[in-house]
Amino acid sequence: MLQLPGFRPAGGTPPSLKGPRLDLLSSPLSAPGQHALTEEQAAVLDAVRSGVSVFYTGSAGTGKSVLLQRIVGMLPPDRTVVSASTGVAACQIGGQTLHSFAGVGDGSGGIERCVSRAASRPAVAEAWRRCRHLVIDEISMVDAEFFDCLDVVARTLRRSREPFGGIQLVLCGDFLQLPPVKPSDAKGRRFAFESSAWQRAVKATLQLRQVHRQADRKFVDLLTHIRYGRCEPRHSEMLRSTRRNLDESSANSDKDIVATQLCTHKRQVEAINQHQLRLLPTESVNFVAKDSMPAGLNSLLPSVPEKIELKIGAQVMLTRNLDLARGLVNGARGVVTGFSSERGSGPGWPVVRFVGGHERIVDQHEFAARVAGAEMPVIRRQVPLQLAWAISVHKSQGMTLDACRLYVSEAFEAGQVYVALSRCRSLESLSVANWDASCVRADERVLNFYRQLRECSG
Ligand SMILES: Nc1ncnc2c1ncn2[C@@H]1O[C@H](COP(=O)(O)OP(=O)(O)OP(=O)(O)O)[C@@H](O)[C@H]1O
Repeated sequence: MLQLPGFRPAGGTPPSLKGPRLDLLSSPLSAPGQHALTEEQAAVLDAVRSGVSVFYTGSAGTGKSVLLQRIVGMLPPDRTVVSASTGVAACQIGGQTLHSFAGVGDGSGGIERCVSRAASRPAVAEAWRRCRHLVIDEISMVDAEFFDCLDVVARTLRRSREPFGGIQLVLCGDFLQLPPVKPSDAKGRRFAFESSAWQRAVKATLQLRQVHRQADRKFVDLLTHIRYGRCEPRHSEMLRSTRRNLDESSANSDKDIVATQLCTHKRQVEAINQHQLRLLPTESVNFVAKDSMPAGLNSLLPSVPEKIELKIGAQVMLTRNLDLARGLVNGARGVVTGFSSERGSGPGWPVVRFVGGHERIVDQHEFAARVAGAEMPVIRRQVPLQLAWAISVHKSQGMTLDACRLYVSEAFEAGQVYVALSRCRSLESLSVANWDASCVRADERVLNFYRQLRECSG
């Protein structure tokens, strides 16, 4: 593991990690149903405990999200804001989007406008003042301008000159995966690590090296090359040879559960899912969310639909962890086999048979979003399922999939092909259509950032 307390791209003095230790909740390295943390994961936990602002990174499947959940469980809930750059990621960690916490709208109009927007909303200002630990997942999708803006908002509202007004940051992500969505022009885009706030605030940078998602060394080697934007002829050969992988049967023994298609564009995803749903001869059953407030949850919980239409035979995917021991985790795929009769007079909750054969009723689940300054989170109750004939590469970031077909020849972002390829555990469980090595891209500045990380670690 690379441990770089006080890493500074331009050189600098590593500050000590021996700050005042925090009075944190207990943090067992493993509890029933949880993975035991590896040494390198435990070292990140220690860095967070020391009280300094931490950025930890690592390639796909190194357990960043698993670790983040452990970190969140360790921090005091009343003083901790758990956030992520996207709605999907926020939902996965039971947090809120960074934009919603910050209360600065879309961050447009310059820093002064952002500060006055946040300051004029008492609940937002109070949330900034109460916060001691700010967790940000998928940091690669936060742009530098917004990160600098948050720093000024924090310092102003907290009346402190310290970076982020003295808030401890816990930043998690992989800059070689998806970049910030805005600005859409890749040249005008700056990453969070390029901001001046990052240079001042982040005191410890740690890198996880042990990949848990894939065991096959050849596949891990291929993924490592693609992550750095390189695709050698032998890699193209390996990927082309997957073309017919899932033709004969599905990757699992259950013929009713077909491989998920990963597409680069949302319009392709919607078209495929709706087309496949319409083809099923069975009757539609709609699940309408129950919300704790009359309106506004669609924007607070964008990844939890207000209405989900299902049919017997529909391919679905879990959007929440239900049972780690049985592998029923976010991203687990299955097929709707019926609707239970346990729901009173209605058609009942969906019954889903998952890959591996386990069948269970999937009833509604609480999805919570925190609203800046509000005591209680807002709640949406909905079945934790989405249609899964196809999903977008952007939505798949963070998931582990057991089988997928990739349609990435129209990839338009650096890191997009890497995210798609790294969702599966093995080369045998994926099939790549029309492989074109020119769609593999990594951003030069990100490559440089990681090069410097490596050099700093000796
Ligand atoms: N300490 C561990 N021991 C065993 N398995 C682990 C451990 N940590 C993580 N895993 C497993 O590795 C897989 C990937 O974990 P996780 O999704 O947290 O990785 P990640 O780094 O967040 O990946 P991504 O960057 O793709 O989001 C999961 O199946 C998870 O259960």
